[in-house]
Amino acid sequence: MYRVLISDPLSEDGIKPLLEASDVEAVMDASLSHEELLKEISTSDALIVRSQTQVTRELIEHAPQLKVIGRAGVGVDNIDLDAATDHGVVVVNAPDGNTISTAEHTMAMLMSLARNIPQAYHQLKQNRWERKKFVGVELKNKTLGIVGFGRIGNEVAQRAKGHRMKVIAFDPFLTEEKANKAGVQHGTLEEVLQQADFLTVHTPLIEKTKHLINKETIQLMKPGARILNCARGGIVEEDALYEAIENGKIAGAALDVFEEEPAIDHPLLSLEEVIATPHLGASTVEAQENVATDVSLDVMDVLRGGAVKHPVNMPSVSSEVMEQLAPYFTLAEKLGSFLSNVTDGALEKVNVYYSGDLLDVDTTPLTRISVKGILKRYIGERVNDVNAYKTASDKGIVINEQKSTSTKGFTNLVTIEIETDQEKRTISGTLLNGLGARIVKLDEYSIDVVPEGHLIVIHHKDQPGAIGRVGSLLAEHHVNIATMQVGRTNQGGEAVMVLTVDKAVEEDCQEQLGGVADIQQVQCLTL
Ligand SMILES: NC(=O)c1ccc[n+]([C@@H]2O[C@H](COP(=O)([O-])OP(=O)(O)OC[C@H]3O[C@@H](n4cnc5c(N)ncnc54)[C@H](O)[C@@H]3O)[C@@H](O)[C@H]2O)c1
Ligand SMILES: O=C(O)CC[C@@H](O)C(=O)O
Repeated sequence: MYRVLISDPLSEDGIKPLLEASDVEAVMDASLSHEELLKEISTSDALIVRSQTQVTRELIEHAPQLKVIGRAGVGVDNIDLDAATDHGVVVVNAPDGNTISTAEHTMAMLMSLARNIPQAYHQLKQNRWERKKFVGVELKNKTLGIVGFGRIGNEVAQRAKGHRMKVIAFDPFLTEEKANKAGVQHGTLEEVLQQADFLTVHTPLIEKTKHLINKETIQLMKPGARILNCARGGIVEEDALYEAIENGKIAGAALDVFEEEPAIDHPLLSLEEVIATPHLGASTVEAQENVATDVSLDVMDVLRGGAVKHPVNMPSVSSEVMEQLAPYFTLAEKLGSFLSNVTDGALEKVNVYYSGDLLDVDTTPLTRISVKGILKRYIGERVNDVNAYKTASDKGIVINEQKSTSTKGFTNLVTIEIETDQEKRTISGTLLNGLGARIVKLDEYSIDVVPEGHLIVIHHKDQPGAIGRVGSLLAEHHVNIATMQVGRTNQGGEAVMVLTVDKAVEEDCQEQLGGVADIQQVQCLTL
């Protein structure tokens, strides 16, 4: 049974898949104190939040069972992603479900800003019939500058065009061709700032976008321009905006988000030119239902070991690719684990080669799993698919992935090469049609070994009697041999024996094997 803690208010209709799942115990409480949250998270397998709960390193460190954090929405700036990755916790979000609601909210703010609707409404509610004071501007023929042309930016553009606005957009991923296709003008940040009558930001809040709209960039704008932020507080520097409105450079602003929320008694709210909503972009019945359903399904997929649709701290892989790769997962992990267990020295580099059926597939998830298999020898179960790459890079281990046309006669082949400060070792494996995973090569030796159970790898001289002596000694220790494979480079030269046995080999047995004539090295492992 998986325990899923939901610590922010979520649409109950939306999380139905979770509430109705027989393997899930859902705990919903949006009023937990910090201490209560620490207690609840300590026994939870999953946490689902919106934007209120601050998922800090402290919180993650109090959650030994935690496998996944789900964000019902887009922005993950309330989640410590590094801490989640360090602890192997998958973070998933629901990026699609609230796009339309937020784009529509931005349009509502744009029109309210142009026509002073909130201010006029407020006056009228005070029984004051003011008309002169609230003369607005038309949107038609005005230029809307969009910074951040992702899902929401694009939807806003399409709606603004419906109002016959001219749209100019800047986004590092926006090409001339994509802009043409979307029917907008492509500009640099400076051009967007210089041409906009209304400027709207739709970027995430990251280091590069923090205070992107500041005193200097506001200076580039037209006098009397207006600014909207329905993305994240902090993209527009609040002090600079306040000053620009006070000195008349900026005619008004519409804000749905603030650097610190809830924004109570905020200086910007004292300005008549500023209209605001309390982070309501995604607050529609439809959006809340969408994001709650999307995140519930992804969280359950992570818990049950399925493919994840919207991972934030892992690369996203399509379900078709996942389907193609899934049969190779065990092979990749076992090959990595086998090789690292027989390799001496401090790990420096891992090269993974794919060929045959794997030539044209995105094999990154397989490499990640191979690296997990390799690192398990050193850090045990703490390494998983999420933190494998980061753990390797934190330790200065270089990971390379390459495609190779050489199949060595197999329809598919995965080859892992490990370099340490002492040696370089290689292993190759394949999936045999209908027969499962096989190790087909260890260094220069061709073998045929099922990568599972208890294994003994013996390097020896290819001399008569060597195999018999190993068999007798194992029998003395009541170790039954299930399979035995011998590979050699040339008659009478170096050779390798790989045995699968029915129980783990004790240390004294391994030592005695090492002392047998013609035997050079004995390594025991369990996959
Ligand atoms: N107000 C709300 O309730 C609400 C609801 C949903 C989303 N959001 C926020 O809206 C924002 C946009 O969401 P989205 O779903 O469109 O995200 P998205 O990922 O689809 O789009 C963001 C775009 O910003 C661009 N970008 C990144 N850095 C940039 C930079 N320095 N300059 C220009 N562009 C840059 C990216 O390339 C991307 O195309 C996010 O911050 C999200 O958290 C707010
Ligand atoms: O949870 C919310 O209502 C806000 C969501 C929104 O800011 C987002 O980034 O998806």
